[in-house]
Amino acid sequence: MKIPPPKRHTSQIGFTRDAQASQILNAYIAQAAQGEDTNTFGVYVALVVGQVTKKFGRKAAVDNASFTVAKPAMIGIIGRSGAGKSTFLRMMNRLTDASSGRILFKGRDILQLDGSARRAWQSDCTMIFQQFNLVPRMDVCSNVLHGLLNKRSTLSTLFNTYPTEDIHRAVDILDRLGIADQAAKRTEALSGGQQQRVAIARALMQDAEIILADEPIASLDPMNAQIVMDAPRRIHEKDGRMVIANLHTLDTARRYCDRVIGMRDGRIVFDGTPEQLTTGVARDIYGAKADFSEEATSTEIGAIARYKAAEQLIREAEAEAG
Ligand SMILES: Nc1ncnc2c1ncn2[C@@H]1O[C@H](COP(=O)(O)OP(=O)(O)OP(=O)(O)O)[C@@H](O)[C@H]1O
Repeated sequence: MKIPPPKRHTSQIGFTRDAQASQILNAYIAQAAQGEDTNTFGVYVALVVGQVTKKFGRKAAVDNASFTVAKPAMIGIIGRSGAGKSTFLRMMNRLTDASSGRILFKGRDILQLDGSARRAWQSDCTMIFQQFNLVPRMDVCSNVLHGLLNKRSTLSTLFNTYPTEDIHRAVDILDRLGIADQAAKRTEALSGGQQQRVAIARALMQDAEIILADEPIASLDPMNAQIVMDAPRRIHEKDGRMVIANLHTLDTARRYCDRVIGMRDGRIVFDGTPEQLTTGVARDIYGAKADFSEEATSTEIGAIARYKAAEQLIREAEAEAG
């Protein structure tokens, strides 16, 4: 069946949001099933998530999730505990197999990849966890260089030998995250916030096309949370990488993301811009009562930004006063 191209295909930030979205999505999935590219309508669609389901026993942790992303964006996934956010990211990264559905990225059929193709995907689609997953007794720089694990020979990894240019790049990335001075330290000697920055540095070292982050700031203080969220945002803006982050807090989703997906009981119940994520919508996503308070899902990143702006104003006033 030939499906006519829709009149309004993508929004400015690159995702389908109109009434024809599911028709478009189904068309992409049908084309992909025939082994065709996702360039169906002459518009390249980077990511297609089509009717993806993951069941644990009889319970669907992710239930028929579908969306498309036309061009790299920073996407936040929100929802209460158990909504299916981590399971979704784990399927994207192929840490968990899906029960059904398709995920296509730039024409690659992600859920079908095996062996070395699957490992190659895992290095193209890096995952940042809340629990860092670093080697505690190893120095910070070596942990960052481990981001190259899938791209290097076993021998050079075994003997921990890296070309000077890779070491310079690792230190540059650490510098951008404000911890270059910790490069030679054992990782276990760093604070939780610093360790999360090392984990981000390792992911950036991988130079992946997609960065997945599973509640990267859940256990961090506001200052570290801001640094950790700023890094992928900058990578997205500067290098055009796609970022998908599970986030506990609404203010972080609104502040950093171009697009927010809300999950409830495994289903996608909201897909829109931060502006569309009103308190009422959030209440529905979280399945909360009328007395739902956003404070309960808030970090103080906004407060830090206001504090910094106030500091800047004071500095400017002092400079003017001579
Ligand atoms: N390995 C597993 N075996 C059985 N059930 C699982 C497994 N992993 C997740 N689940 C269940 O799937 C559902 C979704 O879990 P998931 O961890 O994806 O939610 P989440 O939104 O990421 O929650 P949180 O914010 O607490 O991390 C939950 O009911 C969970 O108990």
